[in-house]
Amino acid sequence: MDYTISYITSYITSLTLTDCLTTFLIIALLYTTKYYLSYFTRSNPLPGPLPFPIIGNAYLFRGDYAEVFLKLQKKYGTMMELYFGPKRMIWIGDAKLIKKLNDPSPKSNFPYRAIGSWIDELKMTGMGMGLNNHMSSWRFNRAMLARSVIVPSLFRQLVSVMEKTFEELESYWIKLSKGNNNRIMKIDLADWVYKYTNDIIVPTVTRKPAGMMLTHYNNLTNNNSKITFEQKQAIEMLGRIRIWQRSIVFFYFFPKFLRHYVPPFTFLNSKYLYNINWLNEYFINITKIRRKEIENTPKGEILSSDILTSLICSNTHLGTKLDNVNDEYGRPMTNEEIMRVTIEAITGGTNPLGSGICFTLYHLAKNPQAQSKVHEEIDRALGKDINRPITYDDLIKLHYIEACFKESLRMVPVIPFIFKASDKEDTVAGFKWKAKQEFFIHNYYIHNTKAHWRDPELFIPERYLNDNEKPEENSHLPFGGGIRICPGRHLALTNAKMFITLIFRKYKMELVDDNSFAKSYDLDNGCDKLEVYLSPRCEE
Ligand code: HEM
Repeated sequence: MDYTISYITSYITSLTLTDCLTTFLIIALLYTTKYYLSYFTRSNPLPGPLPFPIIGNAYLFRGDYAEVFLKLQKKYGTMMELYFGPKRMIWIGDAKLIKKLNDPSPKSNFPYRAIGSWIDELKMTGMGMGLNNHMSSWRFNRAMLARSVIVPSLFRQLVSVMEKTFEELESYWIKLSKGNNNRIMKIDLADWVYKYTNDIIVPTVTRKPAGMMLTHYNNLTNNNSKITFEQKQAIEMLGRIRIWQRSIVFFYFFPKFLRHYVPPFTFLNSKYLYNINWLNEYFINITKIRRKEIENTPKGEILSSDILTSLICSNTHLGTKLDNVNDEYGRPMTNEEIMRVTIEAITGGTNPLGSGICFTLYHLAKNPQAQSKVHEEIDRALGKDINRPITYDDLIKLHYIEACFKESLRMVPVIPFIFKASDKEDTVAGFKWKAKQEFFIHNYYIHNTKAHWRDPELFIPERYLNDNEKPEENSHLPFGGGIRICPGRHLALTNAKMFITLIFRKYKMELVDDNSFAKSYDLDNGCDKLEVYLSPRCEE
């Protein structure tokens, strides 16, 4: 043994630089040959850019990824393949070919997300919904969240909180535009809308205040209005939720070896794990506190309708019981289960919602005719009194505004692609695939192709209102589809309709110039800039 080690050591030390380079080149050549041999003999070859060893097609992914994928799908056709490192992803851009992936029945073969063992490292195995492949706990969590987001009192509470929060938002805008004697305000809405949705979703889910808009105003004006400790914590939590989303991408793409042994990946790995622990502790803590508060609430007193309270009370004597379910689903949720579900609810209600609202405002600012129809609809439904409180029933009548939101999410879906996988071998789009093959439903492409939409480049909200022009099945997927369809879609729609109504009830909106709008892809399609002039409608 000693002899072998000393032989190897003396052999290595005797190597010249040329020997090392030659060895490296031989290994690289062998690896590349093996890589391309398996690439060119793969089953079901589809069009797509040539991948390189180790990096796959990563050399193409620059700038706004969503736009890159859109261009690639246009170039290679409705079925293409892309390599994310060594992983082969099948991208489908045809509504007719994704029927099986979007099967809404409980027997669907595609209820899974393609996730690796990294999910154990995050202590998220079998937790929450979005990344949960354990069907029993996924079903339970989903049913509990779904029930807590349809409570009518939640919507009533939401509508009134949104109205008050909008007043606060307007007060900052007015203060910022003082000295402007023609009363037209120039605002970058992208700056404010995300802060607004954050200030709404945090109390909707946790009953806690957030204070994002106030902090933003303080930063812009060097104002030092007091931010409470609770608000500071909520602001930190929101920042950490975004980091959490980033960490999922990191764990998804970088193998364990790199993350555990190769700097700077090791540093990021620890940073992200620390972040997840922070979030877990924060949510466990507020759940425990809220449980105590609920226990101490005098009998007969009505509890608030936030999602956290509903989740705590569900399947207890204080809440309702899930109907038609066996005992497995008839139990209350644990603190850990509530923690994950509330984190996911906040995630959906912050960035995706903010982006959905910004994109709709952008299209309305760009299309004056559609904006006039929004004004007319609001006046018809609410009358001319701009101070009368808006109710949830009012919102139900606003079909044109709803159509505008749908049409914006068609043109720019916030989540531009959705991934699905099966744990069984199955046939999809006419090809037989092995279990765990990852499929990307490319809704951004499906939403913008002539194969499914008349004049897809035009903003036409009317297409959702005409009986003879209903979207084809699986061609409008801003909230995904099948059994994993977004459980927060009604909440998102109510939020969006309310904000659009609040702003257009009082204002006319115009883009400042041709460069007023900018979007980018960062975990989702987001709005970076939306500069508009707002002028009061009462001056019409
Ligand atoms: C405009 C706003 C929103 C958009 C565009 C959006 C979009 C989506 C999409 C595309 C999916 C994937 C569905 C699929 O796999 O087929 C999803 C899943 C999900 N969304 Fe949303 N969402 C929004 C708002 C919300 C809100 C407000 C909540 C919270 C109440 C929420 C909670 C979730 C959850 C928990 C999942 C995972 C569902 C599962 O895997 O079973 N979303 N969302």
